[in-house]
Amino acid sequence: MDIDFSLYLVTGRELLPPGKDFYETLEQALQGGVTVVQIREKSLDTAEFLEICQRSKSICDRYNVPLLVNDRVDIALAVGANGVHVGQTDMPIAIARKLLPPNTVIGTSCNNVEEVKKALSDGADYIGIGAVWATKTKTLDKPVIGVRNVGAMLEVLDGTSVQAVAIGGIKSKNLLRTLYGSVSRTNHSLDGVAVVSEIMTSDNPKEAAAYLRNILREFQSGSSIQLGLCTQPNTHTSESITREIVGLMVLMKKISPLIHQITNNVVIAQSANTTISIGASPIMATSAQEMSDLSHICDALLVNIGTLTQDAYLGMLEAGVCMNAKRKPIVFDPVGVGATAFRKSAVDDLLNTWQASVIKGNAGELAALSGITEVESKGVDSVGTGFKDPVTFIRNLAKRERCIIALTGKTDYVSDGKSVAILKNGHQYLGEITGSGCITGSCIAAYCALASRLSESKPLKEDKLVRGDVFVGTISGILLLNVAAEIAAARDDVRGPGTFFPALLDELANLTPQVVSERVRVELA
Ligand SMILES: Cc1ncc(COP(=O)(O)OP(=O)(O)O)c(N)n1
Ligand SMILES: Cc1ncsc1CCOP(=O)(O)O
Repeated sequence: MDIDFSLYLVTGRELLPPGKDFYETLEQALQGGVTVVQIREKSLDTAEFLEICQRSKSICDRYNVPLLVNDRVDIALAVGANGVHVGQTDMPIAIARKLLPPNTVIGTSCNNVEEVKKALSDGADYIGIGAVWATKTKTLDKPVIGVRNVGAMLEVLDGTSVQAVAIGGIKSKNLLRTLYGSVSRTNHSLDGVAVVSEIMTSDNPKEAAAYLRNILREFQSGSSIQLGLCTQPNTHTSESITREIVGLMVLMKKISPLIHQITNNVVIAQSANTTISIGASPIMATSAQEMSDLSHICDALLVNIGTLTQDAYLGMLEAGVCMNAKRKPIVFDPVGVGATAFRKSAVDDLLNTWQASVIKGNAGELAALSGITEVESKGVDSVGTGFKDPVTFIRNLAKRERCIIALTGKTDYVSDGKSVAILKNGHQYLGEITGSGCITGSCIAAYCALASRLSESKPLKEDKLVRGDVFVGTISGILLLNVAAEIAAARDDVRGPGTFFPALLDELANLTPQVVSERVRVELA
């Protein structure tokens, strides 16, 4: 039997709001667009479980929606269920298959790649990948997978007809992140998501289900390359990008977006000053307690892990979640991610918790982030000449991380997963002062914030993770800083890196659209 796994309701009667009837909730959830139901009861007598399944089956039949039973093959048989879901320690798939009529769908739970391989060889029809996020609905005996680790599990299913849903902590607020963040390097995406509490606890299950279903539809209707960004892949030319940069530039000082920066303590003052020079306003704050308030007033967030502490890490986690909820841009700078295990695991956790809009880094940082050894790092610096094929590298990384990737260096590369902009402005002095990468992050955040503010009057489709064209925002931030660097370095009063930085701030503040359009060197690949 073919099942549409898009929105899989796994029941949990214990979660119903006081006074709410289970069958009423089930029916309303079906009206809202649930596509498959699993009856899950962990502490009921057989007779009661059987009765619930019988009544639920007749309701699901009226909506033509398949019903599966959790764990109990005997009850599935008794009610003529469309399938069963068995966990790792339940009845083996092969035995369930023998007992159940042909065409009965059998699903199993998987927590890691090995379990997916086993599910395949055991003949599962679908797998439930979980728990992807933390959940209060079930006491977990295995680690939370994290959205960025789902892709490797999906990849095992390439070329098979086995379907996959994610389960565990899936809510409307993280559904898009779950869908985009879990797509494999081979472009294998989830067939759906299984939810318990988001629907079962709702006073209006129809609305809760419809909201989730709408997001799923938007995601499923998009082309496989769509990253959930408001960019227009492959429509740019060098000229159009230059025009867009200049168009943004003239509005920057007028709008002066507020940029929340959680950055490292080497560059706090430099970053704040650079933000002011480029025409935006900085606010530097790290305490988790402030993040919700800040997300209301700030237009973008910069997260830079250069001198990471446990407290700052907690602030970063919270800040990102708040900004994602408002679909405001997050620029992430994983400074020195390859240098220590603490940074590596913090970066994994941050990117598994919220969706970055832009990740910027040097070659060594982006190589460490993607788990490859082609380029190495020395502390926070990249070693050697960089990637052999940077264009392909960042295009693939953008697809995997579902965001803009900016690879900085002598030449800078920016990709939205399809287009790659190659930026050739800059000056060697930028490499001779500390924190030039960090201030680039501030400039990117400022221009993404501006792009986001300018799009506020336009409707935003549910499948978009962030407001505004952050591809053009990223390119603008990098190019304007680099053009200002060229002008500053050429000044008579600049005799080396020490006199360069103040001159850079001046030139950044004094840039004119005309100079920028004359100097910008951007190509597209
Ligand atoms: C769709 C889906 N995926 C995973 C599970 C978890 O099943 P299991 O591991 O058997 O744990 P329990 O549900 O029995 O607690 C599921 N039920 N559905
Ligand atoms: C049954 C199950 N298996 C893994 S997580 C989970 C519970 C998911 O519930 P919720 O959607 O409320 O987080």
